[in-house]
Amino acid sequence: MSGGLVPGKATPRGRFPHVKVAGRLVFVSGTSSRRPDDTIEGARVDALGTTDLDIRVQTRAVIENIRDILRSVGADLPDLTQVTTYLVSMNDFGGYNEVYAGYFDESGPTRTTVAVHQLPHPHLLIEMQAIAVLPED
Ligand SMILES: N/C(=C\C=C\C(=O)O)C(=O)O
Repeated sequence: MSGGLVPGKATPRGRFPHVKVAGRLVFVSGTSSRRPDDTIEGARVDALGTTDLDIRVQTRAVIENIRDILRSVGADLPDLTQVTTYLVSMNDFGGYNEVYAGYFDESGPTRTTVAVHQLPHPHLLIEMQAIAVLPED
């Protein structure tokens, strides 16, 4: 088995790896739009503390983070077979779906999307976990 922590990605907020490879299967831990410096792409807070959270920006950043994690083990987005998405609100489903469709279509991974009560930071709107199969050499 291989995988582990991927240099240059946000440090997990717990004792788990970004990615685990088991045989040809690649398991990606739940991933957000958090940057390596722990700021969140798609989350802005102004001087008065007003927050502006953007599901489109967050969705794109999550998928790009997953792409980087997959590439660290020799896979890429087209190798995904299954994606599970956690949204904090189904009101964000439309914006999430729009960005998602820029990356994947019906030939892409199977997908399940659910709404959850909370994610590990109040500015996170979305987290995705994924499974891929390593391409043939
Ligand atoms: N995958 C988990 C959290 C991810 C948070 C993040 O990427 O910001 C977990 O706690 O299981």
